Amino acid sequence: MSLALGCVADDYTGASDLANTLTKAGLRTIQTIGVPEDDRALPEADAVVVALKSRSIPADEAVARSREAERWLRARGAAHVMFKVCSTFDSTDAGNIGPVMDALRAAAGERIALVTPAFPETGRSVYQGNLFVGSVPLNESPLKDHPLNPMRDANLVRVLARQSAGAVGLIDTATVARGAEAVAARLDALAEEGKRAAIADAIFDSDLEVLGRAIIAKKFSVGASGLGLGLARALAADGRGTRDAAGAAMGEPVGGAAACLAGSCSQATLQQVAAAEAQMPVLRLDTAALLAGADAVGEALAFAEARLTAGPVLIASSATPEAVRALQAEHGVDTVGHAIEAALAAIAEGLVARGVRRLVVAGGETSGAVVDRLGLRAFLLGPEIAAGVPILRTAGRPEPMLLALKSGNFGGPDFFGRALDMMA
Ligand SMILES: Nc1ncnc2c1ncn2[C@@H]1O[C@H](COP(=O)(O)OP(=O)(O)O)[C@@H](O)[C@H]1O
Ligand SMILES: O=C(O)[C@H](O)C(=O)COP(=O)(O)O
Repeated sequence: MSLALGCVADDYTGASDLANTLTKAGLRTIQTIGVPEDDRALPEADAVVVALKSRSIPADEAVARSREAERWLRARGAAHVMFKVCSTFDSTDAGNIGPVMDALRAAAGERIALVTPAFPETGRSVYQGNLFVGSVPLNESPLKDHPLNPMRDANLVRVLARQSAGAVGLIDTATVARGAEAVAARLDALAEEGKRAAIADAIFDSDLEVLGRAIIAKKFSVGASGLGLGLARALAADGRGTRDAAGAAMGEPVGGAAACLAGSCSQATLQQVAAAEAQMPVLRLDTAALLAGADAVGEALAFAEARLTAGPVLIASSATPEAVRALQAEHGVDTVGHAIEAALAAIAEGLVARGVRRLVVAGGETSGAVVDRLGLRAFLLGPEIAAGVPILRTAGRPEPMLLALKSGNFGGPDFFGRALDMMA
């Protein structure tokens, strides 16, 4: 395996989002869950996205796991490694974007890292270092209410500087408009000033193509799917990649029952769960009872078992910001988050034991807990359901499954029904 590009992602939905973008841009891409064993047989690929559940764990653990993934990718020929973070920069002042970036930049021997979460296809743009979600700054978007890492500052130069050991500069839109050489020159100038990272403005895909050309010869960068697009197009321009990569992995239908799980409390997922109620049986978990020790998993599996032969079901813990805050105030943010992730993972295991082979999961941390509980180790990329959300086919599982790991904020109101129709 001689990779054109290696990526380390800090959550599983973000990994599949990036893998989808790279595939559409012509790179045969595999998503692995964690770092594969050295003797693990993997299909030929131009790019590998190693998915870690490292966004909300202690920074030192995130650094160690990311370094292990980076070493694995370099050993398989990846000259450039991109650290994939959330397009809404999901993180806290404790990290983990800053600490992981610092470690991977140093390991790559680069003086400075270009950083941009811009992803125009889903309405994420960066202007003068400020991240916009659609037309509003990050701190005025629904991300201000995220259960684990509420985003309350849109200025990413400030946000990253609070997390990183190094100084952070800006590559503004005027520089990007002057092209790849101007960006590369600005990056070098910032490095000479002692900056160790640079937030780069990007509003359109064309800006990301400029950024990709400017840094593809470097060894390391930090971004979301938009930067992945820029890097992939730079590689394609150099003759790397495969023309018919998109959606090539679907293979034969997997059959079996279908189900949806929602742990995301994002505004998009709340709308999608509400819309699903007109399409399939929906169980809204009583999270207060769950935290109080009730057998929410058993009740959910009984609900599902009675209905799965007739069609798909949806089981959701998703709740409004007010309800989330009330539960967190009573039990603590981490206790609540981990308990609900664990419950949804146990429900997923029970659903598979009852014949589910097509599973849609909404939420990054939720997807991580579910995929880990199911012991899934790698995915091949199928067609895109919605921007940033592909169908994934398990690789290496005796009985293949199809999954869709939906980033909380992605997809339209009809997402669950659309996903199930495409996974039939
Ligand atoms: N009703 C709820 N109250 C509080 N926290 C919740 C609730 N439902 C889910 N959560 C937690 O909120 C977090 C959602 O994160 P995640 O799954 O990454 O979604 P997103 O993709 O929207 O960020 C998880 O830790 C999950 O366990
Ligand atoms: O928004 C993105 O870049 C990714 O899809 C992502 O990281 C989303 O994370 P989430 O926790 O699933 O919202």
